Amino acid sequence: MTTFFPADFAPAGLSPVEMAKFASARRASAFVESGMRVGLGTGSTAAWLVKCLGHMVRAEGLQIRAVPTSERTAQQARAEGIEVVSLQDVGWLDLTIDGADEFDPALNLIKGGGGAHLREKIVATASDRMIVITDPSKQVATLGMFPLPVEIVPFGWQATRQLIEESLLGVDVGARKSTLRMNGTQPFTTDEGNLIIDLHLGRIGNARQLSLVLNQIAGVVENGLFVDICDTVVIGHPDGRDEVIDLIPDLESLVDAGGEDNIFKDIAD
Ligand SMILES: O=C(CO)[C@H](O)[C@H](O)COP(=O)(O)O
Repeated sequence: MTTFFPADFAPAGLSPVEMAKFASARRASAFVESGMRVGLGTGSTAAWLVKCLGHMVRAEGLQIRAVPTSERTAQQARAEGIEVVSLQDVGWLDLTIDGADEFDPALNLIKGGGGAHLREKIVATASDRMIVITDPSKQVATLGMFPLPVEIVPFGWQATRQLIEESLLGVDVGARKSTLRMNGTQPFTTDEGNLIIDLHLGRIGNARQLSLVLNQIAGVVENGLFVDICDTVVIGHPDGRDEVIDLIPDLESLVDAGGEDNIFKDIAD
């Protein structure tokens, strides 16, 4: 069923980038079906998705159980009338839809601009499918222009930061500057009570290697690289168009192309 979103759903005068975010969220909401357990991302694009799903709950009777990735999103989802549950309650998720700060041609991501990448990664990896919703500005050839967030525990954070900086000497990156994320005059703290070090790298030559190196450091909780986690990206455009980039093989078209034997051979192997 195609959802009808009333004209005032996205108010006139919306900026081109907000219009693009709405277009991606609207398209992604069509992947959500009644009965699903859905992970809800964090950020301004994810907020559009929560708004769309709230409309579908009220106008169409969509029934989902949602696991939010931040207190912010949980609050918005409840206000929209969406049933909010914990990951423990549902155990596993059918689908997670979230924003991103950058995505590359392999659909690897940088996330955590909103400081929620720890819960976002837990929720996305506990899902059958992760869909990223985005405007075109997040598409890059190589990750790294957006500062890479690394969540660290407050205890001994200066030593952890020093170890992070030293670890960067052994990996292929463009630059090696780090900053402690601030909220005004105070260090920014995550929903888990941790700090964030932003790494200004310019270019990340090997995202998988960097992610492993960072997560081996004592004091590091999680970094914002999502490698091989995202399955689908939905790009919204300011004129309301959308495009879907999908890594999940379309079984029907593979079968049409005579690939059925190979698919089932791979599964059997
Ligand atoms: O990773 C995130 C929060 O931790 C966000 O998804 C990311 O920062 C994109 O945000 P926005 O949709 O506001 O551009």
